Amino acid sequence: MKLGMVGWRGMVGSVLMDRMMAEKDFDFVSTTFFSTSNAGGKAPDVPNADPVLKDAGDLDALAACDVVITCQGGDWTKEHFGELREKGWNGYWIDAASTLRMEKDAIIVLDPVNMDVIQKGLESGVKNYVGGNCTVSLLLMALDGLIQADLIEWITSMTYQAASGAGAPNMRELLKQMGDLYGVVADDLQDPRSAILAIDRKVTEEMRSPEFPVKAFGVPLAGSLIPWIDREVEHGQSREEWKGGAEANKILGLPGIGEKGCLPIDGLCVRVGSMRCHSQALTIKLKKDISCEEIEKILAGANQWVKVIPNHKEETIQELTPAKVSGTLSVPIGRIHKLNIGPEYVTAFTVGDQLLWGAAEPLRRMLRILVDFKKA
Ligand SMILES: NC(=O)C1=CN([C@@H]2O[C@H](COP(=O)(O)OP(=O)(O)OC[C@H]3O[C@@H](n4cnc5c(N)ncnc54)[C@H](OP(=O)(O)O)[C@@H]3O)[C@@H](O)[C@H]2O)C=CC1
Ligand SMILES: N[C@@H](CC(=O)OP(=O)(O)O)C(=O)O
Repeated sequence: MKLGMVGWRGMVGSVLMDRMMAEKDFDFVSTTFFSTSNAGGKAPDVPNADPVLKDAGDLDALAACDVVITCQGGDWTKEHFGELREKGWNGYWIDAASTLRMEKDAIIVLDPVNMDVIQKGLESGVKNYVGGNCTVSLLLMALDGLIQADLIEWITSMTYQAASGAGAPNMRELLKQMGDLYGVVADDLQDPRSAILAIDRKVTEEMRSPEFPVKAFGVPLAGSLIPWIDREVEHGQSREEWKGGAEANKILGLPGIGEKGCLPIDGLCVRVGSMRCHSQALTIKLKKDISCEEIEKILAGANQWVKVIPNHKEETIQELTPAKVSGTLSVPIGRIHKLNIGPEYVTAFTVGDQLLWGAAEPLRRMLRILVDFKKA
C-alpha cells in the first residue's frame, strides 16, 4: 500500500512518527511525505520512503496514495479532502482533525473499544477514519470494561485538560507564565523568613499585569485555570463538552445523545497547567449495584492499557498523576468508590496522555488494521 503522510512534523505528527517507528509500521507500506511549507526538501529517513517531500497541495500526488494519514489540521482537511474525493480518489483517509468526525461516511477510530464498528465499516466500504477527541478517547479507554458490560446508565466527566490540547504555542506559553511567576519572587524564596502573603501578592500582581504572556490562552493558566475549552455551543455547553456525548456514542455505535439507547455523557471541561495529560473526575450511575471489587475487576480486564489504581493515598499520588503518565500509553483509573448518594453511584479519576491514546495512537493502529484487512 502507498501511504501519504501529511502533518508529520507537527506536535501530534511527531508523536505519531515516533510511535510508527517504534512499532515498525513503515515496514508494511511505501511512504510519501508531504509538506505545506517545504516541498522538495528532505523527507524523514524511514524504511520504504520517497526521500523527497511532496507538496501537500498537489492533489495528483495525494491521489497516487492508497491511504493518506493527516495530522495537518482541520483547515487543511477542509481545503483538500472534498477536492480529492471530487476528483474521484477512492483511497482511505485517516485524520486527526475533528472536521469529518461526525460525518455519516466517517468512523471515529479507537480500536480497543470499537473494533467491531471499524471492522463493519471496512467490510461495507467506508473509506474515512478519524481519531476521536482526546478527552473522549481517554474516557472510553478507561471505562471500556463497564461500557462493554453494559453496566453504565450515565456518566458525568469533570476534566482537567493539559495545555498541549490547545497546541504547541500554548505549551510554550504555560512554561513562560510559570517562569515569569517564579521570576518575580525568586529572591524572596531564597529567604525562608519572607512572608508568604507578600510573595502571593507579587505573584497575583504579575499574573494580572498587562506584560504577562497571554497571547495563546488569552488569560493566565499558570497559577490559575480556565473553565472553558473551545467555543460556545447550545444549552450552555462548550464544544469540548458537547463532543463528550456526541463522539462517545458514535465511537460505540450507539444512537446520538437524546435518542433512545444512547449513553448520556456530559460535564464541564477545564484547562489546567498540566503539560500533555488530560485527567477526568467521573461520576457514574450504574444500572445495578455491584461491589467496587467487581467494578475494579471488570475495568482492569478490559484492555491491556487500562490500569486500576487501588483507592489508597500512597498508590494514588504515585500512580494517578500526569507526572507519572506523561509519555506513556498507560491509562490508569483510580479513586474508585461508591458515593454517599446511593449504591449505584460510583466515582473515579482517570489520567491519560492526550497526544498518545488521545491523538496519535488510534491513527497508527488504524493503518495497521487497514494493512491486515487488505492482506486478508
Ligand atoms: N494538539 C492536540 O492535542 C490534538 C490535535 N489534534 C488535531 O491534530 C491536528 C494537528 O495538531 P497539532 O499537531 O497540534 O498541530 P501543529 O501546529 O503542531 O502542526 C501542524 C503543522 O504546522 C506546520 N508547522 C509550522 N511551524 C511548525 C513548527 N515550528 N514545528 C512543527 N510544525 C510546524 C507543520 O506543517 P508543514 O510541515 O507542512 O509545514 C505541521 O504539520 C489538528 O487538526 C488538531 O485538531 C487532535 C487531537 C489532539
Ligand atoms: N480540544 C482538545 C484538543 C483537540 O485537539 O481536540 P479535537 O481533536 O477534538 O479538536 C483540547 O483542547 O484539549
